[in-house]
Amino acid sequence: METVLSKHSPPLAFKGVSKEEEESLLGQVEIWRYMCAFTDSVALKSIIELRVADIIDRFGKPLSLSQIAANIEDAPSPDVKLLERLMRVMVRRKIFSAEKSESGETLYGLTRASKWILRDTKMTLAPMLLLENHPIHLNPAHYISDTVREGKENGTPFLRCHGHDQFEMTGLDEEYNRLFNEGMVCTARIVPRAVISGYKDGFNQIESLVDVGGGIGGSLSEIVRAYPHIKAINFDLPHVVATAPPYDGITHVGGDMFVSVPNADAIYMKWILHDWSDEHCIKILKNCREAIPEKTGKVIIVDHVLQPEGNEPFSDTGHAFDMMLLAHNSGGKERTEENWQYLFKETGFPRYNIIKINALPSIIEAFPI
Ligand SMILES: Nc1ncnc2c1ncn2[C@@H]1O[C@H](CSCC[C@H]([NH3+])C(=O)O)[C@@H](O)[C@H]1O
Repeated sequence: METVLSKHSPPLAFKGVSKEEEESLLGQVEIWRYMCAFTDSVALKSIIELRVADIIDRFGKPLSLSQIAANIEDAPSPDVKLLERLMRVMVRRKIFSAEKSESGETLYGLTRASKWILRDTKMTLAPMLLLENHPIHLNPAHYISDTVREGKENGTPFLRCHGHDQFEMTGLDEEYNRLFNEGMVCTARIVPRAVISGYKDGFNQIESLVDVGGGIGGSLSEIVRAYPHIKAINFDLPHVVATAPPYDGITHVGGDMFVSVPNADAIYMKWILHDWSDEHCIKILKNCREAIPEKTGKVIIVDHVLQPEGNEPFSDTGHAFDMMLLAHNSGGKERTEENWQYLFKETGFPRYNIIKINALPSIIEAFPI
């Protein structure tokens, strides 16, 4: 009798092969899957550029291909056949739903995933996806093996690829700077919400807070909105704060965290230390320790705590971030708890807490006593 496959059946085993051959074939399947993994990412990028999710969202109901195509901006003669193939793979990945209308036409609707790639909304990952797929951001990955062979002393993959470090590049290429900052701003909206709800009393006692490497102030603006009593400083490189919009309760300060950071009751650092080597982090953390009160101060780090065997919802993404850092930064890496302990021991933070929140990174509080 023929086996009937439901949507949830495990993949078909191979017919007429020995256990050994099956093992080998399954290995082949795995390599094909990883080899082609980039196609999902670029398909998503195209869907975001075409604003397909926004079009469906605007109509508030599932749409046919021709309705979607007719609403794509700057597309006088859209190729509906190509769009259909893109949508087919996106439906397979559950980025969109597909159902048949009474007339037999396929109608595409939003899913829980497509809501995160809307562009006309604040809670979106679309800018981050556009950044991750930009050639300036992506191409350094092709220099990883050279760097493994020759060592980072001869240049990071990013430097080998572009002739400049990443944060020099944001100063040199206006579009990359914009994409980078927009990518950070979008996660700066998503992550602080999880920080605020998962770190309930963490900000209560704080009168003044500096966001070190705060970009253009997105994270801090969310925190200050939830805790308006806080006097906040957004601290970043001068060319970054120069493009920051004004926010009530926030002063933008340009400077270099390797030289010094402004004084405050507490320091907030989201996705900073993972950009840097242990030596660099030690410098930053020492400057942070000098900037906060010895008895009551704390540093609130929002970063990954990598679990090599972790099987939590965001575990895999933590490892993917580690690969991106490997390509982009001279010493940037995601850190295990043991790696964090080492940094705190070297910089005079004898006590720390790891607080898991409903987000990709965790909160790591470090105290000077
Ligand atoms: N030497 C430096 N001093 C201050 N900020 C820096 C320095 N080098 C890099 N940065 C900033 O570090 C930030 C890292 S990206 C993280 C931005 C932000 N905390 C967020 O999570 O959204 C960028 O905004 C850089 O401009």
